Amino acid sequence: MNTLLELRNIEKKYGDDVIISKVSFTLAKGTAIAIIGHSGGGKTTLLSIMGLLQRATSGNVLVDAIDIGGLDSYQLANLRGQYLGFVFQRARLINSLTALENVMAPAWFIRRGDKIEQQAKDLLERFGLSHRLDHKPQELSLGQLRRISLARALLLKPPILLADEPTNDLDPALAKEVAECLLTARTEGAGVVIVTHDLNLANQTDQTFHLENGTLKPIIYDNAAS
Ligand SMILES: Nc1ncnc2c1ncn2[C@@H]1O[C@H](COP(=O)(O)OP(=O)(O)OP(=O)(O)O)[C@@H](O)[C@H]1O
Repeated sequence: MNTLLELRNIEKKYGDDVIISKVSFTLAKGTAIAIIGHSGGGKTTLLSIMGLLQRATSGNVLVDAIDIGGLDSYQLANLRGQYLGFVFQRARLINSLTALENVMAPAWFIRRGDKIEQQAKDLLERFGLSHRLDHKPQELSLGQLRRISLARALLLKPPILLADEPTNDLDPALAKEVAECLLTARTEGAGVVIVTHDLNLANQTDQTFHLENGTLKPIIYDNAAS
């Protein structure tokens, strides 16, 4: 089965406001896609539906061919843990834990050991944070929080990676490093969805979509030529 994630005719309303309208989409293993669109257009909403963080008003979401429609919140949480890694716009770290502990926290529920700790340290070093392992979130900058959030998402190598504006607040060198990490996950077989205003990053994905008036339209360009 090559499809990791499928949306069928997804609609999302907040009250009477239609934010997402009849969106269908598939994410295959080993592909990265970008979603661009104007601010307030519904990109984060769509990503949170893909990430099983909120339900659509109508339509179907399938993760690895499992229709989530009939699942309860416990089953949804299990599916999220098994399949999904997130890089949120706001890092959502645990304030009482250090940077290293935050990266390792999801692993505590699955497996423990020195290997995981070393891998977490390696990721933080790769993102230029080896001198901040013991710092708490309130002692870190936005860009640092973003990189910790990405390290946390990458540590367990989830099949599906969802990233919301992952290169915001980063200087060009770090933005490049973060982009490379996300795109390397693709070559390792993950499906990657990146919401971004960074057209340079979008251009490095396999397909860019424009979310406009609630619908997702593919942008036709030849990434191989760029
Ligand atoms: N829980 C909610 N209840 C009501 N309206 C909401 C809710 N969440 C988001 N919205 C509205 O839905 C619209 C889409 O929001 P969303 O955050 O998905 O947009 P976005 O494209 O990600 O924006 P940005 O690029 O600025 O992050 C906005 O008008 C927002 O105000």
